[in-house]
Amino acid sequence: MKTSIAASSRWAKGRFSHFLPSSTNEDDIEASSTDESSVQGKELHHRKNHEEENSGTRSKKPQMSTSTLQIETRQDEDEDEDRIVIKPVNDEDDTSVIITFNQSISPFIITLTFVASISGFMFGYDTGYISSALISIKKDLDNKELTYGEREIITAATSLGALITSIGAGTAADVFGRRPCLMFSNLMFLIGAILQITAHRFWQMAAGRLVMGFGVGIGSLISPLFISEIAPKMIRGRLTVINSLWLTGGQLIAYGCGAGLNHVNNGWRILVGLSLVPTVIQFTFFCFLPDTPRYYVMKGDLEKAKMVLKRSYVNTDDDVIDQKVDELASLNQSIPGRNPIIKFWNMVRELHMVPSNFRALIIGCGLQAIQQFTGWNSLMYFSGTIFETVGFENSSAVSIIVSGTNFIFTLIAFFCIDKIGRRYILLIGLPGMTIALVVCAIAFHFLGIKFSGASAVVASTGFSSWGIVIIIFIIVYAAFYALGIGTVPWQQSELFPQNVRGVGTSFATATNWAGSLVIASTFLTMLQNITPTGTFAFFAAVACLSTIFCYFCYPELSGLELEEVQTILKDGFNIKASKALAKKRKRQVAQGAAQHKLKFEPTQEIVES
Ligand SMILES: O[C@H]1[C@H](O)[C@@H](O)[C@H](O)[C@@H](O)[C@H]1O
Repeated sequence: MKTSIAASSRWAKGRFSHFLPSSTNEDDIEASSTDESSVQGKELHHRKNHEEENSGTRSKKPQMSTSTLQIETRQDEDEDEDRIVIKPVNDEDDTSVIITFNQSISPFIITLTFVASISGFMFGYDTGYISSALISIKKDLDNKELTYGEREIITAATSLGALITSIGAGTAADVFGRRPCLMFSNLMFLIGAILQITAHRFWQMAAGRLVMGFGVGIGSLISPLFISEIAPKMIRGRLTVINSLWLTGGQLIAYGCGAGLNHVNNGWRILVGLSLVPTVIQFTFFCFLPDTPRYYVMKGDLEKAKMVLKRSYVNTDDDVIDQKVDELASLNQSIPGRNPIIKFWNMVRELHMVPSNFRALIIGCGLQAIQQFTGWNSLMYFSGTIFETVGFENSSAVSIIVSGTNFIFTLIAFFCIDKIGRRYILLIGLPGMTIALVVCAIAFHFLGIKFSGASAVVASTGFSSWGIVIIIFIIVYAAFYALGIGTVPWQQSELFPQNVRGVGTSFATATNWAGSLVIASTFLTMLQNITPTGTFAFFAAVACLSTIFCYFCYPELSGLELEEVQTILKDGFNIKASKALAKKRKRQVAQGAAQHKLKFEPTQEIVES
């Protein structure tokens, strides 16, 4: 097999549009929505050089290589022997690479990452505490036990709120800034928590959860975006997993507090009240911290952008900082539009009409949908209820073990996501989940649960061996989930090129919340109507089909340059080529690190044969 991929001229056009007079940009978008000819790519390259010579504006930038990329693989030879010729175009990461290899991560970046990822913590805590709260609310609302339907509404309200805000959060972040949006989310957390703490009626509780969801939706999108914008490229992936670690850590702490407050009168109100602590911390910190350099560049405030970069990369020359700002400024012009709405529309068009972008969208939304429809959050939200049903009295304590497993295996993913690779980690995780879910489905069958009204009746009382099998395999399922599909979808920003990243990640995040909403609002009804066996068998079937989806559609992206990802996705999902390329990149990084070759060397042309 021989795969040849010419660089997306469309993409190249986006990359280099800053070299063209701005008035032509909009026309270019119109004219070339589907035309991908390499001739055009060459033309652009030529035009770029011509402009560059004339303007001389980018003389400090490390030399750019050609815009034509080629990957060739030969199946008949050993994979290691595959011939790969790739000539990546340098992008904004040149300076990041120079910066990253020449100094350690600064306390300022650590502080920004820490403060931004508090949103991840709140995402986790607020979605996590509901499991125990549903158990301990008892008759505190409307003086009666909550029905299954009411439990679902209270739980799903947060997902609904998050879905609503996640759709617009990407654009709001571009218009108002990342920091103000995160501070606005703090306000939503505050109002939502107060509504819940003071609730004596079911509807007030549901409204409080909805408002809190507005905050969760904003935070879930902007926190990883904020981190990826301030993180040096070489550790961007890992810093993004830190957000997931906070998230799963937040869920674990929520379960821990829930277990502790289980038998305290109105303990659930304290549980909600505790969520105010991180909110207030994040808000206070953000009063003194800046926004991301990219946002300042978008607003034309280049001085502020330089100031943030200087604080982020303390030992870096002013020249390099200027160069970085220059690069960010040029990227910022790649999608035209006189106002945010036109710009948004153009981005949506670009996202759907450029084949590589559209494939990225399929993968991004696909993985987020898989994450939700394989059922994890039904355990997150209702594990208390499930474990009570199976016969465990202190069900919150069992839930801690499950969310603890989620946290520990996210930590393991943090260390091995780049080493094993995203694709392999998914192809290990999803089949593992399938098997665990099938065993749970069988165990539920033998446990013989029946639902009548708002409660579940189990054939045998107390602990039973089938109950124990269920707990063990739910833990196994949690481990495989956290390792792969729980973590990988949040790496979504690497799928999209800079110019459509905001909308692309917004759509993927909205898919996540739409899935979460469906699961939260139907899970208990599913248990009642198609039995726990049917419900778990359904999740197992989804996990099995998802394995097939990932096998055919998810290329290996570990270690690849952003523009290489675009190249891989240009004329198909190119799994084979991606695997070969990722392998080469890994080897190069290892060799480069061993020989200190990468010092002061940006990502210049790499040609292998
Ligand atoms: O990645 C996270 C994580 O896996 C959480 O445990 C889960 O509750 C979220 O829905 C998911 O997005």
